[in-house]
Amino acid sequence: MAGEAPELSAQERAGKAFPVSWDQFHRDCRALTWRLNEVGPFHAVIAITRGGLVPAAIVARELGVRVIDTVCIASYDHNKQGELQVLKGISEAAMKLGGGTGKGLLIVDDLVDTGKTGRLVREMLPDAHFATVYAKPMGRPLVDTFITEVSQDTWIFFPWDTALSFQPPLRDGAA
Ligand SMILES: O=P(O)(O)OC[C@H]1O[C@H](OP(=O)(O)OP(=O)(O)O)[C@H](O)[C@@H]1O
Ligand SMILES: Nc1nc2[nH]cnc2c(=O)[nH]1
Ligand SMILES: [Mg+2]
Repeated sequence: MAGEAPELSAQERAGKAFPVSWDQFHRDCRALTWRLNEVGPFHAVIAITRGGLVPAAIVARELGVRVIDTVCIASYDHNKQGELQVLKGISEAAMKLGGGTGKGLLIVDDLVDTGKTGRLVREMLPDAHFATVYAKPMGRPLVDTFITEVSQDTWIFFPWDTALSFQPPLRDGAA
């Protein structure tokens, strides 16, 4: 409607950008695994797709876990959070390994922000261990193990969502 301010996306509201390179992400996943190694062993890794797939692969490789399942959840459409939709639940085989409550299972995601996604998966597997690479304050209480906390007004840019691009020099007006 004319005169109405356009709704800001979660990314625009965040304000601060925190770009993460592949190298940095790999290092952070390895650091996460060092911590998880003290907590395990785990029967299986449950990746929250899609962002959890990359850290789940790295963590599973380091911990020697070969059973990996997914829980497929859609919430942010590009960068606006809508209703959570479970597109695929946890498999029967993984549920069995976790004794029905998730005991001995490791849930992995790239980050917690508001905590909505993590809360939903925790409800499915209340006894599982929940690990993320990054955590924002609102979602932090939901996570058992994480590596780096960033402020709530930060937007994390993952290497699979970004590409190298030219940046104009500061004196030419770049912010
Ligand atoms: O704590 P929350 O506020 O719920 O946000 C965290 C979730 O948001 C992102 O996923 P997204 O829904 O963007 O989907 P994707 O993993 O497929 O990119 C991220 O990977 C987490 O799963
Ligand atoms: N890429 C990305 N996705 C998100 N989903 C919720 N918060 C974030 C964030 O900071 N970065
Ligand atoms: Mg996700």
